[in-house]
Amino acid sequence: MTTRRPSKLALAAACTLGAGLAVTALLFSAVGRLEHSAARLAFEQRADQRTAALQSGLDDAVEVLAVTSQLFQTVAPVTRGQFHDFTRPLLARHPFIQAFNYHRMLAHAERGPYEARMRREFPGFQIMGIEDGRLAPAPDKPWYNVVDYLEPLAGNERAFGLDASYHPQIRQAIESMLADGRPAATGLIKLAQSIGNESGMVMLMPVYRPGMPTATSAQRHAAWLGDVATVIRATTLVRKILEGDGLLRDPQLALQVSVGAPGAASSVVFSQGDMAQGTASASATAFARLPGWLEWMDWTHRGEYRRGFTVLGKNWEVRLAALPRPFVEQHLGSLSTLVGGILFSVLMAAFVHTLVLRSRRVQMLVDARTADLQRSNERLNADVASRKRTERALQESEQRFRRLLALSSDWYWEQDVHYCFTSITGGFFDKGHISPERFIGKTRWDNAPEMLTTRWGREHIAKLEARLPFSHLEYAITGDDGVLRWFSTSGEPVYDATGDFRGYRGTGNEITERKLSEQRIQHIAHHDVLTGLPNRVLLQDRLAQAIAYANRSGHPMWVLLIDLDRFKFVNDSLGHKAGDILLKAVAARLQSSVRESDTVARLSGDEFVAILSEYPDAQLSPDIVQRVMNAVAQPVILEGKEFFVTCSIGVAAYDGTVGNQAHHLIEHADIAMYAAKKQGRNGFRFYQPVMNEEALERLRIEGALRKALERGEFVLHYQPQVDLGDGAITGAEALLRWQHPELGVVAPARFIGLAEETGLIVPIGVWALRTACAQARVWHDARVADGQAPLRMAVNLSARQFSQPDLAQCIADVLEETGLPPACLELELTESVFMDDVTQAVGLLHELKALGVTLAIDDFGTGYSSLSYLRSFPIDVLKIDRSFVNDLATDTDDEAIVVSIIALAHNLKLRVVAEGVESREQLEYLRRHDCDQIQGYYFSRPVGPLQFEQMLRDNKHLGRADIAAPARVEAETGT
Ligand SMILES: Nc1nc2c(ncn2[C@@H]2O[C@H](COP(=O)(O)O[C@H]3[C@@H](O)[C@H](n4cnc5c(=O)[nH]c(N)nc54)O[C@@H]3COP(=O)(O)O)[C@@H](O)[C@H]2O)c(=O)[nH]1
Repeated sequence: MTTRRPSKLALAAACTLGAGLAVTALLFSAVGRLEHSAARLAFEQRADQRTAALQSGLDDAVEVLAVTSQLFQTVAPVTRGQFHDFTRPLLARHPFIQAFNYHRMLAHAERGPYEARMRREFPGFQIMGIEDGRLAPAPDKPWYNVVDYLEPLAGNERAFGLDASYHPQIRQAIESMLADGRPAATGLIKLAQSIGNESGMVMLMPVYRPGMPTATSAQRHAAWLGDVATVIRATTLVRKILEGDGLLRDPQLALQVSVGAPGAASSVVFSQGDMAQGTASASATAFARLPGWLEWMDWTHRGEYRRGFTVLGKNWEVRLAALPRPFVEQHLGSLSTLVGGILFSVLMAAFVHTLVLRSRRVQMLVDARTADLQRSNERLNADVASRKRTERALQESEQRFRRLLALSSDWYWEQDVHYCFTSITGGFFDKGHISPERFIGKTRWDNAPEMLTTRWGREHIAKLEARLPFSHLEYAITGDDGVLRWFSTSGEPVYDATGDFRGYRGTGNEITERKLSEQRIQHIAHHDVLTGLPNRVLLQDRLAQAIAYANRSGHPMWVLLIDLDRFKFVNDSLGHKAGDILLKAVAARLQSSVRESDTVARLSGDEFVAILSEYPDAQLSPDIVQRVMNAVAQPVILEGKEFFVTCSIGVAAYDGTVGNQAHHLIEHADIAMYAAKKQGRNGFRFYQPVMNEEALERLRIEGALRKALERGEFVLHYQPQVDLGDGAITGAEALLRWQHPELGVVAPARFIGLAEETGLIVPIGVWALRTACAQARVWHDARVADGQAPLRMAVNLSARQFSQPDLAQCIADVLEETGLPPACLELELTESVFMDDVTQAVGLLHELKALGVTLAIDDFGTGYSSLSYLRSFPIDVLKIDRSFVNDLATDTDDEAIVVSIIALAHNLKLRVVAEGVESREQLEYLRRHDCDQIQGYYFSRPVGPLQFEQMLRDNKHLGRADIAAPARVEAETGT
């Protein structure tokens, strides 16, 4: 905090003021002295000027007199006219000359003649004299000095004919003139021609008789004829002289010119100004008595001047007195110096004072700043100490960081503004097997050029350009040892103190192990474990890519859905291992049958999908599909035996029209594949929209199927099973019928498969089981009451039902619910239900068997029949598939199969039921080969419960011919 000090006049300012005033005083004194000297000098100059002018003017007058005298010396006698002509220009040139005279010296004796002579020219002329101031005829005298020639006459008339010697001073001048031979003059005298008070003086020069000696006074007296006189008006003379030289008007001067006795009033010729004022005030000033060196202090600068000179023996005196002048005007310089000096001194003092104050303020500021600086310095020292501590901590931290870096798998890197590496520490080069020259001074993409072309690479570079931090950027580089390694790096932009971008820095580590694991996981996630083909997930991705390519290129693209025919048979009969070998072999063949750029994926089980794209150099054609089929159809060695497998292929073609059914391609291929299967397997079909109609119909059926149960649209028909021993009905197979309100009666073949796929078969199957058991209980009770043998009710169990965990419990519940003796229930299972997990299947079969029911293998021989497991299954019945029965008597193979199955069953103590018996021949063949029972249209189609009841009531039997020996049969037939 600064304190204000009272503002006193600073010592320096006081000194400045004092010095300034002192200098001012000196200057003032000097200038005053100069002024004084200048004034005195000017005054003296002016006095000298005037004196010189007067003296010169008087000398001129004398000179004129001399010139006039010279006329008389050279022209003798001079006539009046000559005199007139000679003096006229002189008068004009010297206006102070009152008159030029020629005084003729006359002896008294000559008076008379002279006057007479003159009267002839000037009537009444007589020599005049002045008596008591008046003109009067001159009294008689020994001689006369008569004014004979007078120029100009006008104004001087009174002097014409005057005896000039009447005036004592003129007489004295004549005497002097003749005495010493030089011109002479009078003092101031009253001139005869003067009208006022103006005095004049007369200058005289003698005129001698030519040829006479004039060396001595006597000689001059003897030769004297007269004299030339110049009558001068003294006052006019002085005024004209001064006027002519411009010296007359000077208000600062008082002037007095006198001739003769100095100081006498009568001798004053000219006076101007108040002479007394000048001299009186000079003696009245305070400085009047000052010593010479202090005269300058006489501010009035008044002075008096006297000069004297002599003309024609007469003493002239010029007196001048300086009149008082305005003080300021007289002392302008010194006063200016004084005022200026004082002002300057004051200003300088003020300036110095200001400087001193400013300097004090500056000093105070400097003090304050110094104090601030000291405080800042202390803080700075504290900061420096703190910073040193921080630096030490930083160094320790960095050392720890470096030790950690050395210990850890990470490294630290820095890049310049061009993203070129400037340093990489922490073992990157060792771990990556990369020489420093490859990285230092290079960008990351110099070593991983794919960054410039890939999306992730370009995005990373864009991030750098935007000065954004990045994390976990993963890229691969092949080391100097040829091994590809993966690295992960994170970084952030670096800025300097001014905020300028300086580059990037960050850390990195090697992630090859993790990356390989990820790749393995990724591969597993996207590939089928068994075949190594892309799985359903990757298939979707590849399909999207292929569609995008087709959209871009406009080229068509095909999706093939490949389903192996009878694969389940292989799997079931030869086991999973063989099935796996087959699937792997098929996968390899499929892959080798298409181009490398095409995709082959495993969709599920025995279903594969191939995506074939068309390229400009390779068009798609059905030959490719055939090639795929041929590849699959090649024999496979399974358990040492050649095995042939075929496939059915559905093809969905995409024409490259954007969005055109692209997302339905697999669906369409599936539909087409179904169509191919339907056509009889081992073939391919291209998807047609009409197939879609069929599929739609399936969808419609599915929808209706879901509601059929609750709407009570299902009914059961019953087909009798007849014993070939006695021809009696021993059982019935419950067969489901769907009475659709619009579609009419829908056969199971149209909806059982769909119900299986949708899972609806489970509730439907339970309903069928319960209904069949309830019906069987009714018939059972009636037959028991009638003393007849109990009737077996065969009910179909689908694979889906068989996989229900509560199947046994469900059946037990139904039996309990309906009250049907378990022995009256026969469950028909197809071989396929055992195939997925035989062990589990065996367990479940035992569970079911434990309920007391009988178990039958339906459709035996159609597919996966494996005789090996029959022994372990707790089954009771084998049902020969009707496809074998159908060709009996025409197909020796089927005959052999049927015989084998009957033999096998009997061998295993199993009952054999042949289904689909439509003819007597078939029946005969079966009976002949000891088939136990038959089921088929030959005896009865599946019928409603009422019709079946009627058959029971009618005790319908096979004819005796059907059960008797052929001979007997023929005989019976004939009856
Ligand atoms: N899980 C269930 N499956 C059932 C149920 N009801 C029937 N089905 C299965 O549906 C398939 C077709 O049955 P369906 O159309 O009823 O055909 C049966 C008979 O009508 C037919 N048959 C019988 N005798 C002959 C004959 O002489 N000629 C001939 N062309 N067909 C004949 O055979 C079918 C019975 O076969 P099977 O079951 O193998 O004994 C069929 O597979 C049924 O299993 C049900 O409720 N649940």
